[in-house]
Amino acid sequence: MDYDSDSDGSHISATPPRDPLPRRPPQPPPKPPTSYKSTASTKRSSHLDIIFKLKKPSSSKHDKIEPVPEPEPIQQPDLPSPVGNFPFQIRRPSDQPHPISIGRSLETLPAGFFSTRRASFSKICKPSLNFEPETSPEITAEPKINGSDGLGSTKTCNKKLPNLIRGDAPLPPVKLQKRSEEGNFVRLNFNGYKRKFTAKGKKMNSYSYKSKYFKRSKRRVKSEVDTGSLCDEEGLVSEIKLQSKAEKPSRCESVEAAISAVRSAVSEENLVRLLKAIYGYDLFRDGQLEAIKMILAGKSTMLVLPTGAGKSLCYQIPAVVLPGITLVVSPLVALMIDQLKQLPPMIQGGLLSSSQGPEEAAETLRMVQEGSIKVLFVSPERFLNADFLSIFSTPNSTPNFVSLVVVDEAHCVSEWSHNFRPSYMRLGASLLRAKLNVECILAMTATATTTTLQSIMSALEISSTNLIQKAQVRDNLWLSVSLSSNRMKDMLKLMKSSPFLEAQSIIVYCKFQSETDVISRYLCDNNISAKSYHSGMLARDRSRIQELFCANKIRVVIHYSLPESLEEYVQEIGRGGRDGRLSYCHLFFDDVTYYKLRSLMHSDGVDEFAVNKFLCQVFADDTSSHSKVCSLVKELASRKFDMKEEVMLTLLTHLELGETQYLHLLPQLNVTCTLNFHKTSPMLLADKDTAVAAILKKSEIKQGQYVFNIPTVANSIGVAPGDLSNHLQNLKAKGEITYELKDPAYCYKIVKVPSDFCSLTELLTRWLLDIENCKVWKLDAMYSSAVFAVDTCEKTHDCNVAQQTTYLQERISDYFRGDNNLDVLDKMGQNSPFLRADIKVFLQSNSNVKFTPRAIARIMHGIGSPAYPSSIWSRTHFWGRYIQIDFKAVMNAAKAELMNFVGKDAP
Ligand SMILES: Nc1ncnc2c1ncn2[C@@H]1O[C@H](COP(=O)(O)OP(=O)(O)OP(=O)(O)O)[C@@H](O)[C@H]1O
Repeated sequence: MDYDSDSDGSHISATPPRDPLPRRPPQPPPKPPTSYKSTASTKRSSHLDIIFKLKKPSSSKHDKIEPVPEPEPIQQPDLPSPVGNFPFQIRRPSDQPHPISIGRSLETLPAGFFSTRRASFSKICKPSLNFEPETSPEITAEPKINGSDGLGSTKTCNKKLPNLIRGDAPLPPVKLQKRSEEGNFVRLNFNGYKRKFTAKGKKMNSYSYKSKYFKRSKRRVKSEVDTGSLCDEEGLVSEIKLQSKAEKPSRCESVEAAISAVRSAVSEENLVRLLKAIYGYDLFRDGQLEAIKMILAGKSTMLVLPTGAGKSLCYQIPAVVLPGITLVVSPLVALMIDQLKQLPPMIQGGLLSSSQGPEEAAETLRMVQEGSIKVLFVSPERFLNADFLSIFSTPNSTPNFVSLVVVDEAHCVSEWSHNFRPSYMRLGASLLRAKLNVECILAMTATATTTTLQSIMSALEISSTNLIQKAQVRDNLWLSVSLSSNRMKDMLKLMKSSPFLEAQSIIVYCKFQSETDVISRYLCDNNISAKSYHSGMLARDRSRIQELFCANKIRVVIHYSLPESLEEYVQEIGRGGRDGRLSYCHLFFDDVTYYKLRSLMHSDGVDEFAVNKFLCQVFADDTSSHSKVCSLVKELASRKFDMKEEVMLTLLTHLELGETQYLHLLPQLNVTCTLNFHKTSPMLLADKDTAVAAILKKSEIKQGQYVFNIPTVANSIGVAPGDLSNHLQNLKAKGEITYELKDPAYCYKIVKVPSDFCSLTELLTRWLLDIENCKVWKLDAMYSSAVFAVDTCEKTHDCNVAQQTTYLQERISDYFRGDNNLDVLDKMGQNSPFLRADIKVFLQSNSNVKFTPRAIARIMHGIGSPAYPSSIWSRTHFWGRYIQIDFKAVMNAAKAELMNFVGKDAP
């Protein structure tokens, strides 16, 4: 391939020097996609968040971590309504179409409000701490939920715990809670600690870790107290104090008795009694009681509550009441671990994840089979595993039958959500019923538009009468927005002013990994202690920062970049104020970032041409025998079809779960095996071993090593790839061979070869295009909300944060309600006089490279793709040059120029 570079003539451009952003009036609002039929989409994989832990520059006495005495309940003054000016003045240049200026500031919080909560980040990061999940073989098992040994004695202190969040509550002022009332779930964990470790002498594996977590937590707290490295003096140290308090039995109730009462009558009174017994809470929050009652009545339920509103409790209570297992499906291992840790002590939990070793997984499964796990967290990918499913296809009399399936982050089921995951498509009600024999499904999310809700509920067969939906945003979050031409400076200014200055826990969301490092360095240079947190970091470092960041205590959320959708915005601000206390969320946005994101929304898109090539390859194998396993090496195929791996998986999943089943997807495997023989000669071994004989037949010999494809060899001897892998493992154990596996691949069996490739190609392409348009629309809706919030404020005399909060809350609620009248701006240019001429020059200077219109449009928009990576193509003069022109307009221009070009060159 001849790659473009500035030296090959591609610098000759028709374009004049780059200009600032085009001055265009707002375009009429585009309509969201209308043909929402089936379930699936592509997902952008590169969303990056950072967490900056911030500290005031001057080290005050509060920065020192010392053993802290048991906190006295401190009466927090009510927070005044922040109606003052922003600490900075941002005015949009007059030539821009949406004049913005918010010259207001947030009123200062009462002095000392945050002062007792200061922590030093450098201490948090002490290398002596190790918070990685680890195996603690000596840990004893906790009592079973309905055992007589522990439950009766499961006690909670009679403390009143906060119950602040009400979906229907009016706007702030929000009362601040007393310090002694926060972080309560951890206290409960500590209450449970002692009982759990003395209950039974059983060993537990590391992933069934209620007990393990407590042990770890206790060790952690101890070591942190020893080293003075607490994240939050108030938080953890007070937990230690509370532990000893809780050990003294006070007014407590037997959980077992409360469970029995609910089993005999699912009344509000009995459920509140159980709530109190397990969690110590006096009242259910909005939506909780309704959801729990519905589930206990055996009705599949759709639950939409804001982030941090207490959705977990809605499955935890049914889990203790229902006789069988509660299976919770979660999209991320980190989320599963987090939820497992947060289970109250009397609920025995476990998890199965791909990051576990086989022994750990086997141990968890053993516990599942004997019925000692009450809540099991699994990833949706687990549903590809036949062995896993077979465990649950048992009659309801066995201890491991499933009573309830919880689909957490249920928006991932829908391709019209901001975060669709193809593996979630597998969670259709029909499969859950057929394979798990389960009747009741609980789907939970914090962010779903009406369209998303419809697709979730139809996939999971949840009746429209069983929808429980509350406000999407908690009313303890104050929302503000500003347009900024220098975000770094403006953010610094914001952080150095009240109330941001006083907040010790601040999250700053960025869009790009590199941005997180640059900004954290900038803040550190300006005496604000900050750390970046992103997917490029070691998991160990990430989890350390995450644990210590103490999510419940976050008071400020700053968006340094525009989120891609209102769903993403709502999810991210939801990290703040999870303890119910007032938190501030400020969004900086700018047009340059908007254009960049707008381009990125097209990075998953594919064309008919690529879909057709993909289908031909998928069904290319000899299909005479449908029991054969086919494979598609992810990296190779991704480059070949210029398609992201996630998009290929989306297509494969659709081919399995769409209207017609064309294939059956199997778990992914490393399919290329490189093998060496050691003891016996290959020929001799082949005489006694049919697998070895097949390997010799199907291998290529490279530098004396046998290289073969696992499914090909397995097919040739009529065994499953997994069985062949086990056989190789045995030969290795005997010292006969050594081998290495590589090339992760999608594996599948063909069920039916499509009779009409063209119509199937067309159908799939149209579907993917709808998804692409939907993403673009979501970004435009987010951008427009920010612009309008600023405009609204500008038009209002003496604008304040409360007004922006109200505007954004209304806008968010209109968006999620699926209001068709939602005004959405489209700032994109539709043409440029130089576009065609530039494409022509580009094609001439890369005449020996094959392009599709989409590939050219991506380069002109500065987006890399598997076949045209940015590492190579960003060198071209045209890279990102037309970012302000609508992607489709660039594609159309590219198509026209390609036709000209090919026409001219055609013989
Ligand atoms: N009835 C209640 N009274 C007081 N606190 C509660 C109540 N229900 C839940 N909480 C607390 O609220 C906090 C948030 O709950 P939870 O983590 O379940 O929220 P969530 O809705 O699942 O959030 P997310 O969407 O981010 O996962 C927890 O600390 C939990 O203990």
